[in-house]
Amino acid sequence: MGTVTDASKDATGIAFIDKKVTVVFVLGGPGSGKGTQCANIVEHFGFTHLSAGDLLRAEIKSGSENGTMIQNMIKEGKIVPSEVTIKLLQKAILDTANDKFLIDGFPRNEENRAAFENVTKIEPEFVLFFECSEEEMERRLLNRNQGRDDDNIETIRKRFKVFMESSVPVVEYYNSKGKVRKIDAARPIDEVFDAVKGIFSQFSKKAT
Ligand SMILES: Nc1ncnc2c1ncn2[C@@H]1O[C@H](COP(=O)(O)OP(=O)(O)O)[C@@H](O)[C@H]1O
Ligand SMILES: Nc1ccn([C@@H]2O[C@H](COP(=O)(O)OP(=O)(O)O)[C@@H](O)[C@H]2O)c(=O)n1
Repeated sequence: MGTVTDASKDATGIAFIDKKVTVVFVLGGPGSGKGTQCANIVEHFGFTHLSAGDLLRAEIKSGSENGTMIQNMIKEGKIVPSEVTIKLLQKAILDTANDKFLIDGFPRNEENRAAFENVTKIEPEFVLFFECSEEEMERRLLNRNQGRDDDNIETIRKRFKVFMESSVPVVEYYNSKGKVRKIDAARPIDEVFDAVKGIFSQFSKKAT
């Protein structure tokens, strides 16, 4: 549970969130099924899904001054500087009436993690971690068919390398704090969600 009480604006001009929020970080390699399972969690447990990658892609489309830089980083599978991504996440949290957030694909490196903690003072409730082999993730990404610039074999290999070198240490950091809930994500979508449901049982089911 994170509480951000300073309602004044920070250095980026984004106001801090003056409300208690519950945040779950959703991590896993590219194509491990984070977005797919986040949609299920939203439907069943009433969370708001914030995908760092989706927010960055929307920023490119919006014609922002950072658009070209973000586009180049994504094409190369590199991690966009934290200040850009955190600003987008802060704004999304602020603009949403909900108090329960899934933050998907973030933090992806130590810089993301430390900067988010410093700026927002939010500690995740836990980290949902999808474990999957590179062989399976590669197969899924090449079949994703969303027209993404980075779903080609050359960029996919770069993303796997960045994941192993930069993102796995973040998972290890949270693991040492007892915060990681690991899921076998190589199984079919329904079976993965059965395991996810067990982990989210502490949250009340959304009224239908
Ligand atoms: N458990 C699964 N088994 C098979 N295919 C899956 C599974 N989960 C997701 N997919 C498919 O794999 C692709 C990548 O999933 P996605 O949720 O976009 O991954 P991520 O957000 O981790 O990159 C999508 O086309 C999705 O439909
Ligand atoms: N915290 C983040 C998340 C994504 N990204 C960028 O966005 C790309 C796509 O991330 P994503 O989470 O949408 O997709 P997957 O790589 O998980 O399939 C990454 O390879 C990075 O280039 C980033 O820079 N910082």
